[in-house]
Amino acid sequence: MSIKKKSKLNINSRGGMGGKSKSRPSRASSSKTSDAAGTIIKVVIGLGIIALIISQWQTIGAVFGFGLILLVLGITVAVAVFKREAVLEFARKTTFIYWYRWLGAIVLVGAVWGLLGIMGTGGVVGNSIINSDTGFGGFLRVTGLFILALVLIIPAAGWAVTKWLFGGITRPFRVDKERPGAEGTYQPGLNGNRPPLRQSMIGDRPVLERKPAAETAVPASTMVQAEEKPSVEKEAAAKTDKDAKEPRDLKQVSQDVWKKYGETATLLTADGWRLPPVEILDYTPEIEYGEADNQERARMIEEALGSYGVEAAVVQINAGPTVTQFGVEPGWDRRVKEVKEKDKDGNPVTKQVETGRTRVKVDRISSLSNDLALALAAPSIRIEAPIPGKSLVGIEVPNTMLGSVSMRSVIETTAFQKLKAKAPLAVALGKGAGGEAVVGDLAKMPHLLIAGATGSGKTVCLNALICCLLMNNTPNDVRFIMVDPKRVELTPYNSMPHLAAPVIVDVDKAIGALKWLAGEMDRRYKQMAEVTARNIDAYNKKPGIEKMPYLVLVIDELADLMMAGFDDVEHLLCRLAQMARAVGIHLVVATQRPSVDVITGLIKANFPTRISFAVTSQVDSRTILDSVGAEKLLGRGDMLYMPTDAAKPKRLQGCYVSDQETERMVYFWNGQHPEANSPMLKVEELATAQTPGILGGTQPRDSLFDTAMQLAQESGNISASFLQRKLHIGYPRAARLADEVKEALGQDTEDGGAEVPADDDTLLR
Ligand SMILES: Nc1ncnc2c1ncn2[C@@H]1O[C@H](COP(=O)(O)OP(=O)(O)OP(=O)(O)O)[C@@H](O)[C@H]1O
Repeated sequence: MSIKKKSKLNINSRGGMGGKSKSRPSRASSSKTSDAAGTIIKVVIGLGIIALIISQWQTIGAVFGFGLILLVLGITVAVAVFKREAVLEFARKTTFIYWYRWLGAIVLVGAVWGLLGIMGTGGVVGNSIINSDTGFGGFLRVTGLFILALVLIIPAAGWAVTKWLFGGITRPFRVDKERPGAEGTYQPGLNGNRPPLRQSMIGDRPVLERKPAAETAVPASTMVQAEEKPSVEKEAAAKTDKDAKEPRDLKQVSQDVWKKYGETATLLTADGWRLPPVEILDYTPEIEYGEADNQERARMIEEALGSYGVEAAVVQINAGPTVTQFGVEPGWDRRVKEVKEKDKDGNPVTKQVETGRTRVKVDRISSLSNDLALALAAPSIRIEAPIPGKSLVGIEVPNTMLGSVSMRSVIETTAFQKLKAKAPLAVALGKGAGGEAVVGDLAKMPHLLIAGATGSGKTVCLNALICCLLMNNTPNDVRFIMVDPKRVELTPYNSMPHLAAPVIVDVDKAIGALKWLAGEMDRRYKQMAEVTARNIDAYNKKPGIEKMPYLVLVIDELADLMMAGFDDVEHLLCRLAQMARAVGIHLVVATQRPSVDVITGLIKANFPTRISFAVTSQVDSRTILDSVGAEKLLGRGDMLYMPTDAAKPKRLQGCYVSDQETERMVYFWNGQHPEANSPMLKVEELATAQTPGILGGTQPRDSLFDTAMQLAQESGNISASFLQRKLHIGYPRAARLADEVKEALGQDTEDGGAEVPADDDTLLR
């Protein structure tokens, strides 16, 4: 049954921007022949052109002269501009990205040849390199070529050696201005006179721990509070002029990152910031999967299904980074009856005649997931029945080698570039089961809930989202408020100009930040109402007003916040989630504990876009996605993404962003406009916002306040349990009301504040 159908097999394997279909082996041989013929034709044409150029060399030289070089350069630049993608692809596939090393090798050959020329054995070429001067002139030429080759082959070391050499020669004549502590010569940017990054400009923000100069980048995770160096140490440092042994600080590292990436950052924004170039992100080549392996697995799936009496054929293979999806077409359940006949020799034979057939039920395939996992020796298998938009059942089998998806590979796809052109909050999420890039617009999400067990990839996902926004937005476009109760995950961003406040590690301050955000939301609504703008985009387009940046709140562990103030946090999060989209406030909330006391019904209802990484149980998967499946994920960035408009979650391998990439990004932004680094929201504000506790300064009174006041006046006494009974409300609200009433009556709010609810089940109300 399957053999006939397998001829339809359509294999999508990863590459470039997504799954490109590859044809079946029968077609492959004919396409290989035509490919070879094409190559031969190209080679013949190329050789013909070269032969023509050589034969006409003198005429060409006479016509163009040295202008020929300009012509070739012009053509090369035009090809590079118009065929940028192809050139980049070619450069990546070959070692052409190291073109300077190849050039260095050619120069090195020239230098050695020149050396041979000095020794009289270099022939005509050697002689022409040294200009037939075997004396000092020839020696200088060869030395120059050697230095050039060194700089080209190992640029960093070559440059250091050259500097050291020339430094040695010029040192005796130099007036040493470079005292330690003096400003560097860092002048990137537009004006040419931008002040270098100074310690004081970072204000009260943490700066990087000092590290030896030998390291090119200092892990941002090792941030410590800025310390004033003891003056004795300063003097000692001043005495040594060996720059290489001096400790380096944020300024130095920022300069290095800027030198490497900043000067190539051509994208200049209207407000004078430069956006990071894509080269700031690492390029990781993707693993290619053996087709033969997948064909074998397809055969095993068909056999395993057949052995359980399920007729089905694998008609499509989509190879993704972590899993391969086998598209299975359900066969038929046939009804047969036995018919007795006589053969041509007159012997009775029994034949089976088909009397009717029905399609194999999808559930029969889904129920065999464990048996299929056994047959394929796979740790777990997820079955998507049906694949959205196709009449196939998807069987997702983990690859033997788990690949990872670099953020750069998603950012460079057309899908992301198109989205970025119209959506400033475009984010790269990862690659789907067929290797296709999956991207999203945070503004449309408009809030994102991320859950997953420990080590499943939540923080990496948060980092990827943040870095993606940092790639395309200046601090005037997007500001972040980051809450990191674990203190180590988001603190590397602490010195970023995009932060509205330093990373909040204290849960009480985090609640204060939520209150501040709610207030900011109201303020923004008022501002918009004044100019009759319906949303942030319309507002920012109005002439003559100060642009409003988007505000993104990132919470790394919601469970910690919920423990600190369940009612407040739930209420504030829901209020923000319901109303903040139009004013450009978006929430990205992650949690390790996908239980109903953290992801409550209300929170779930207000966060329509969700991502689930691997979780431990089906219950957790249901809590996050309202469906099972997340318990079968493989961890390390393997995720189910549930966008607002999809009925079912989609499986992706999330983008991976390394710590080094994050550091580079932070340093890149640190290297610009440090003077503009003025937080909109001060830590002190957050601290004071939470100190009054539940009755925070601007908190409106409870709607039952008047009733409670009346009850208090009637009964002459007020307590939380009394209000609970009378008003049929939960304990936290009753306690809050009691406090409000006591405060209004001028009583001490502490007495009776610790009352225990009369009845446990009232807590649930
Ligand atoms: N998209 C990814 N691609 C490849 N590897 C990943 C990816 N995401 C995470 N990992 C790997 O998984 C490890 C754990 O990831 P991460 O720290 O994000 O987990 P977590 O869910 O935040 O855990 P915790 O809740 O304990 O902090 C990472 O160090 C990394 O090696």
